[in-house]
Amino acid sequence: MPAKNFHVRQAAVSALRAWAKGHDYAETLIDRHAQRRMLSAADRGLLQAILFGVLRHRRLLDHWIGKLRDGKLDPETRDILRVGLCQLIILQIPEHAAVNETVEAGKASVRSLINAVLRRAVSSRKRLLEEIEDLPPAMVHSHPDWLYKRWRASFGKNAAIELMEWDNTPAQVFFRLNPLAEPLENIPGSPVEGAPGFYQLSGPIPTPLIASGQIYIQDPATRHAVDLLAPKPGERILDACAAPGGKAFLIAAALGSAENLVCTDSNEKRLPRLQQNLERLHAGTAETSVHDWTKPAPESWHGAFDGILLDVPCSNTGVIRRRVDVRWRLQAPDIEKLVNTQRKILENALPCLKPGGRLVYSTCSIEAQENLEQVESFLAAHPDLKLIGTRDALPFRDHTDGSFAALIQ
Ligand SMILES: C[S@@+](CC[C@H](N)C(=O)[O-])C[C@H]1O[C@@H](n2cnc3c(N)ncnc32)[C@H](O)[C@@H]1O
Repeated sequence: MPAKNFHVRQAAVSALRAWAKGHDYAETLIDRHAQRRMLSAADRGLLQAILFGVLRHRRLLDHWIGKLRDGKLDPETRDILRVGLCQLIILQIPEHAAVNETVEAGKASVRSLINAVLRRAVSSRKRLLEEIEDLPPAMVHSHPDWLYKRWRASFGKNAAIELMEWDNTPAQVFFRLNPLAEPLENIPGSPVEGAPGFYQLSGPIPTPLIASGQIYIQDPATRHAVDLLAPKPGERILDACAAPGGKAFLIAAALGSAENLVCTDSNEKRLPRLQQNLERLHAGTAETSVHDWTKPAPESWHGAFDGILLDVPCSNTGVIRRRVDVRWRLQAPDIEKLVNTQRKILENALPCLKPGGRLVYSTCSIEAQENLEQVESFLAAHPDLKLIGTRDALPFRDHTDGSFAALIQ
């Protein structure tokens, strides 16, 4: 008889095979494969733990596979072994479940090989863990060498290692009470110090409270950009890279509604979800428009806004613990390309400010090139602009997601 939970392992292997094609985010694949196999909530949780675990520790898992088996492996067998080793060594799932159910996820022709490697892993587990001390930090914490070297140069060795450890720690869930909804009697979490309105969730995700818009899931680091912009009722605000609308909602809450908010995004498909999010959160509807800000703004927007938020596309290096794909998808030259795109967005948005208006530039990156250096270079080209202030969050210092925001007037 097949082991009870082998379909979760099969789902993990199929999701990993699909991930390797490079088109989908890990979260999307979890949803799709959990639905396809009609997994229960508990099994979906296990699928997520395995998939995130494999993606977070991929480099170390491959090192262990190399220690436990000589010779080439086809990509599917390698993924099955990654799934097995992740359960045995990283997630510490009991051996009988981890081995038997993973073996059954493989085709008949590779089951004996998988069984042999996983049994060897069980007997060598202690030694494999002890040997970690002698491995280079980027391998121990499964990050690409270029990223580790970049962070070591920017923040020093200890901080770079702490950063990689942080990226491998499953993220806590935070939420914000919706100031536009009825106050809640029983708040399902504990307040976050220094971030009014934000709570750390205790217990399971309160789906009904999310569906009714009384709370919404958001990391405290996201508040910095909108705090700096400080939108006031009656002002007309542009959120230029707005989808899916997390910050658009914070702006609408500060304005009292989304009535005077214009939300644009270059990705047409993402705007309907933004509108749904605003409505669910009792903010009404914003004016939305598809616009690529690497191109000049329409004349009708020139001089039209009291405040502009540019929450630009970035490398996402501040949110790698949530976006497990990023470290493997991002390549060193991408940062330079992003910096160029961000600069074009800044230049094209600037004429849309009213005289004396405020512009906030923000990222969820921790790379100086995309943050302060970008802003300084922009200001150098526009001596009439003034940097009023910046806020940044670094995971190893602030214990939140990494982010950066600058207020320019
Ligand atoms: C960091 S996300 C924005 C997150 C959003 N502000 C929030 O809080 O939910 C960046 C957004 O910029 C959009 N984007 C990327 N390039 C763009 C461009 N050239 N012009 C306008 N939007 C762009 C992406 O589609 C994405 O939705």
